[in-house]
Amino acid sequence: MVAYGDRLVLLGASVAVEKGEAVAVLGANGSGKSTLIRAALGLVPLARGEAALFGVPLKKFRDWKRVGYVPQRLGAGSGVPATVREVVASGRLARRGWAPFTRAADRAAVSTALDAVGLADRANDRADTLSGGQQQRVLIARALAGEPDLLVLDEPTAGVDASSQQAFAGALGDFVHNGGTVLLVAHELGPLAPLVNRAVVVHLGRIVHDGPVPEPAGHHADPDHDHVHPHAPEETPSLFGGSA
Ligand SMILES: Nc1ncnc2c1ncn2[C@@H]1O[C@H](COP(=O)(O)OP(=O)(O)OP(=O)(O)O)[C@@H](O)[C@H]1O
Repeated sequence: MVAYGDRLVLLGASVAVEKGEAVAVLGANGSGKSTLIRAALGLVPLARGEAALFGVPLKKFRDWKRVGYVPQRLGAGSGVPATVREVVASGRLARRGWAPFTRAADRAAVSTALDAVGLADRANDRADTLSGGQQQRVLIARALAGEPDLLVLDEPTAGVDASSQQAFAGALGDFVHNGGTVLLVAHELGPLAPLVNRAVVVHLGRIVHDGPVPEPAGHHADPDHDHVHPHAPEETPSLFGGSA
């Protein structure tokens, strides 16, 4: 359960994501999708319930380099004139530990991430001169550069042009193909549809569907819809598991 002040926005929500899954959280505006993934990462407190990452309760979880998080959108004009490469390189910080300078492995991971999102040719440009869709790809590259096992993305394709969406879908497909796990919030899956193998639909703070990706007709968001699929019994610790 999650409340903002005295307003409940997530109740009775229980989700477990297994290794190798690509799970989309779908639902209408304000239904609680972002709140669900932010609660999963401990970014908003749970009023009741529990969350765990890689089988470790959130309160004890320390291995944040295993998690890449891409928030909804780049903060509007921070004024910091960082280049695309610098922003992406910041995704290596959790991996670097106390190493005082960038190692070859860091540089290689940054280059690979820039290639993956198709922005290698913009590496030395100021990030704030890129389009919204390109900036979204910079954030995704930053998360990829950290070589996480679990990638959590909040509406990664919102406001992103078609070619950026395709580039992003390709990068995410490679990530999943290489054994990565994805939990993402989306309004519409678009080019991401082929790589998503499970959908969790949130409506008014409750999970009303958990299973195959529903048809885009939107009827799952209907309050009368009770197409709820129970989870299969868990055999291994979930990468993310929680109920709130
Ligand atoms: N920090 C906050 N403080 C107060 N209320 C909040 C906060 N964040 C979200 N809310 C409210 O909680 C509800 C759920 O918001 P949330 O962002 O989880 O929805 P969402 O499904 O992700 O929506 P969208 O698709 O529009 O991003 C909304 O009514 C929203 O106004």
